Amino acid sequence: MSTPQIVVHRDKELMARAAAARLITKIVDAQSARGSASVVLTGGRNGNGLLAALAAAPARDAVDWSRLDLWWGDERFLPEGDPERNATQAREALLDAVDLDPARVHYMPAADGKHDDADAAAEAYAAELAAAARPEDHGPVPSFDVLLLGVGPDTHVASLFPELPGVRETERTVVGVHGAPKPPPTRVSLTLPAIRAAREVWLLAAGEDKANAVAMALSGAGEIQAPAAGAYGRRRTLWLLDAPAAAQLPRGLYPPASP
Ligand SMILES: O=C1O[C@H](COP(=O)(O)O)[C@@H](O)[C@H](O)[C@H]1O
Repeated sequence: MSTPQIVVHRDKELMARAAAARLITKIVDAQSARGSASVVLTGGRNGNGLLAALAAAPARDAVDWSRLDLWWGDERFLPEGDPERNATQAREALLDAVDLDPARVHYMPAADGKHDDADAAAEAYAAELAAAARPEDHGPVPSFDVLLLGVGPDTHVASLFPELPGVRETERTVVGVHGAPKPPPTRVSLTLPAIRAAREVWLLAAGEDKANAVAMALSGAGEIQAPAAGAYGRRRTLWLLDAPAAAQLPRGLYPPASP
């Protein structure tokens, strides 16, 4: 478990641009060290904001997109191409504009009849993760270089919501989620054990509606009540915030935002 490190930016636009720059560097470094890089994407406003900032960054050309593995932390269980699917939104924000290797883009299954329910979809995705894990990963999921998570106003991350069964899962790496309080109610999500297999976990939160969630998760709340509190990386856990989202954090927990 790594101790959370907090970085606060002036506003959400700057936060997105800074996170995109950070991600480009991380991918380039991983590709240079190991030949390829792996990133787990998140949905939501901040995740999509980061992807849009990455699409607009001139330095994006430093990435070899064909040597990047993309996975998802969660998905809304909807038909393929549905505008509310995290995958559809990620494609619009960035993925359709870069030369990815389709074999390395690991979409979570859609509600398309092939997987008749979210539990079957979760099992299929867990099998795909297990097939990609190597002996040096020492577990059933790859050691992702960076796993991105948007933090919801209720402290949910991926589709792990407070008190729902998904956040209590200790064995499976992917679960079907039913009755999510945020629409759509049926989803597929990585579990906390799968999230914690990542080398680095980056949590993104911007806006005053996230301030209470951020303060709760970083002030000792339990992961069942505040799932974001249980999301950490093996080497690094980075909270990337804007000033409004950091407003309720105890003073002294982080250096001031740059003006
Ligand atoms: O529904 C979801 O919400 C969270 C947070 O989204 P935000 O818009 O409040 O930032 C997101 O992380 C998750 O991937 C998504 O499915």
